Formats: sequence, structure tokens, C-alpha cells
Amino acid sequence: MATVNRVDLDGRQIKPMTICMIGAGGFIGSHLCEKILYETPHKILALDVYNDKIKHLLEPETLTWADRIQFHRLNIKHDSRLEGLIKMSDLTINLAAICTPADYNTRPLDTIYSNFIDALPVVKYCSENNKRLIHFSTCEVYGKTIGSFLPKDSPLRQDPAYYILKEDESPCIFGPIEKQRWSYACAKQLIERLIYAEGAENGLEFTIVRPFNWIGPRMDFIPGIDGPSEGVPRVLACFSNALLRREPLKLVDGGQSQRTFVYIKDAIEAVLLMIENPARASGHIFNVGNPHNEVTVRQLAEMMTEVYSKVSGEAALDVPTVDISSKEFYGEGYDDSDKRIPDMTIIDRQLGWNPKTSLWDLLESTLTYQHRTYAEAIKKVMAKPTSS
Ligand SMILES: NC(=O)c1ccc[n+]([C@@H]2O[C@H](COP(=O)([O-])OP(=O)(O)OC[C@H]3O[C@@H](n4cnc5c(N)ncnc54)[C@H](O)[C@@H]3O)[C@@H](O)[C@H]2O)c1
Ligand SMILES: O=c1ccn([C@@H]2O[C@H](COP(=O)(O)OP(=O)(O)O[C@H]3OC[C@@H](O)[C@H](O)[C@H]3O)[C@@H](O)[C@H]2O)c(=O)[nH]1
Repeated sequence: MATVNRVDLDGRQIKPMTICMIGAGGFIGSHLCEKILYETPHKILALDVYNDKIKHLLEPETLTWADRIQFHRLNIKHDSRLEGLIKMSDLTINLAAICTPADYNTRPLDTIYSNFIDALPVVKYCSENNKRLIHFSTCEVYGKTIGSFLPKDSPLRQDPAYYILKEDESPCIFGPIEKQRWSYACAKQLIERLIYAEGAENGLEFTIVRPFNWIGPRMDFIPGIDGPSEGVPRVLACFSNALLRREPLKLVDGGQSQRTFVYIKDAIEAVLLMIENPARASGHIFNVGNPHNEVTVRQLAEMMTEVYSKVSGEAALDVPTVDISSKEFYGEGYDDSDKRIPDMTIIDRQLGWNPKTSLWDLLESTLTYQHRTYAEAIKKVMAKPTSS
């Protein structure tokens, strides 16, 4: 229930606000809209080119929160309504971006435009109109770890100083320009620098979020079901798709890269704290991830196979994974982050936030959702004879 008498971390009453949420129809946006509508009195101006993932919040119009969410179908690349909507709001949250690795090396121009050029007017309108901005960046701005450049057998690789990623200390280490994978990270880094500079020179009140692999229901799409057959989503959806179709999970370059995964519902708690505690969140860059949920991609595949077998009741394949080269899977210009463990000092100190959900538990609830949502549709598609 949306409570009116909400207090912030310092015991002050939180006034209801209007939030302009750009990219509200995406994975993170859909969870953030739910959280705000279910638990707070705030209003949302939801901007996106799609609304499939928030349809349940928009229809029917008799829902108790219907007067607190307004959907505006628009593309921020070219829509004169953007400035007016930002002006009508107390806070703008920008989530809009091309953010699937399969696009970074194959559509580098779209990637750079989306993550830098298209975000520029949002920063400018916030700055000029004295509006607060929460901008979504990425953990990819750290790029590769310092440790990855050490010899394989160096004992220093075990020293956290060489791999833990700290907002105010770690360098941003990208590969050469011909590795177009880094077009995304580089564009995100430049918009972070621009926002930071707007804060320093023009007093923009900002918060930058660096998500570390947030996963959960509604992430991306299942190819051929609610997205293009040839599309390559992020790893959770790729592996879910293979499990649903009873095909081996593809491990890019042997699945040796490491990631930490955080449950979307834990991560959204952190965003709500930022929204409602401006004095503690403004001027900061926050890592938001779960340092305790680290696995290699191979281990993720093994765990997902086991969890899916449990939630679906179907035995796992005899050979559940297959190796594939990054060139074959993503094409020319792919490169990878080796390891991503967030330092949590700043977010813990400023907002007292820490993630709660283990990788096993978050996979169990997410794969239960995937099975319930897609298993029947996949069976139907697979039963259809293919035209030759
Ligand atoms: N999910 C993660 O783990 C993760 C990790 C790092 C960074 N991020 C960042 O968080 C943000 C949201 O990510 P997500 O996972 O929800 O992705 P998503 O693709 O599900 O959501 C992005 C939304 O933005 C919309 N959008 C894109 N361009 C637009 C435009 N020009 N005009 C209007 N709407 C537009 C898309 O339609 C989509 O609904 C992105 O900026 C992404 O870079 C996410
Ligand atoms: O089928 C697959 C898909 C992916 N992978 C691997 O799994 C790892 C994770 O891949 P994801 O697609 O989830 O994306 P990444 O973690 O590399 O980047 C993501 O992280 C931060 C965000 O900014 C973006 O959402 C995205 O860039 C990579 O090493 C990738 O090569 C596979 O081995 N098999």
C-alpha cells in the first residue's frame, strides 16, 4: 500500500513527488514503477517507446494507482515534449539506453548515440531547470580489472586491491578502439563525466547509478517468443531460452569471465533510497551489486541448469553446455570484462543499503517466472513444422 507518512533515513517526512522516468518500459523501469506505485505516494510520468512490461500497471484504468502513472509514448531522440515533462517533475530518472552487448560491436554508432548523444538533452534540461537527475550508468565503465594484466600465476591476482571496483579510486580500463565492445562503456563514461562536470560547474543535483548485473523477471526477451528470433539478449535470457528449448547453454570463450549478480528486487530498494534521500544521494556515484554472488559464467550455466530442472520437473540434458568462440557468438570486435566485484563502502555509508538475496534464491524465483511465462509458448512454437 502507498503510505503517505513516509520518513527518510534522517527521520524527515518525505513529500510526494512527481518523477519523470525515461525508459520506464524496460526491465529496470518496470520494477521501479511497481515499487513506487505499490509502496509510495509518488507520481510517475513514464516515458518510453514501448510499454508491454508495464501494461499491468496502466490497465485497466480503475486500478487504485491509475491517477499516479501517466504513460507517454515517445522517443527522446526527437520529441519536443521532453523538456516540458522534465519541467513538470521534481526528479528525472534516465534509464533509456541500448544496453545489450550483442549491439555494442555490431551497432556501435547506435550504441554511442543512445548512451551519450541522446542522454545530453536530458542532462541539459535538468541543469537549466534546476531539476534533480538520477542517471543510470553501468559497471562496464570500470572495463577490465588491473589484475587481468598481471601474469596468470601472479599472487597479486588474489589481492583485492587488484580487482575490487571502487567508485572513487578504480581506473576505467578499456580495450583498443577496434574492439568495438567498448563503445558502450566509453559513451557511458563520457556522459558520467559530463554530469559530474554539470554538478561541479553549474550546480546540477545528480546521482549516478552503476548497476552490476541486475537480473530477474522481465529481463530482455525470449527470442522468437516476445523478441526477434535472431536477437541475442543478455546472458540470463540467453540461458533461459536454451533451458526452455532443451538446448545446450552456449559458453562464450569457455565461460571463464566472472560476474556478480544481484536480484532486481534488492537493487530497486537501493534506487528508492536514492529517490527519497536526496541529501544523502546527491553528488554521489553508487555501485549497486551483490559482491557475495560471484560466479564464472560456466558456474552460472551449471547453477541455472540445476535450478531449472528443479522448478520445471524436467531432467537436465546429458550435455548441458557447449563452448563457442566470441567471434562466432557476437562477431568481430567483441571483448569482455574479466571480473566485476563492486565495493559497497559508499552505498552502505550513505544509504545503509546491502543486498540480501543469494544467487540460488534469485535464480529459483526468476526461473520459476520464466517457466510459468514461456514454457507453453515455446512448446507451441517448437511443435510447428518449419517451412523449408
Ligand atoms: N540491467 C542491468 O543489469 C544493467 C546493468 C548496467 C547498466 N544498466 C543500465 O540501466 C538502464 C536500464 O537498463 P535495463 O536493463 O532496464 O534495459 P532495458 O533495455 O530493459 O530498458 C531500457 C528502456 O529504455 C527505452 N529506450 C531506449 N532508447 C529510448 C529512446 N530513445 N526513447 C525512449 N525510450 C528509450 C527502451 O525502449 C527500454 O524500454 C540502462 O541505461 C542500462 O545501460 C542496466
Ligand atoms: O549465451 C550467452 C550469453 C552471454 N555469455 C557471457 O556471459 C557474460 C555476461 O553477459 P551479459 O550479456 O549478461 O552482459 P555483460 O555482463 O557482459 O554486460 C552487461 O553488463 C552491464 C550492463 O551495462 C549491460 O546490461 C551489459 O553490458 C559475458 O561474459 C558473455 O560473454 C555467454 O557465455 N553465453
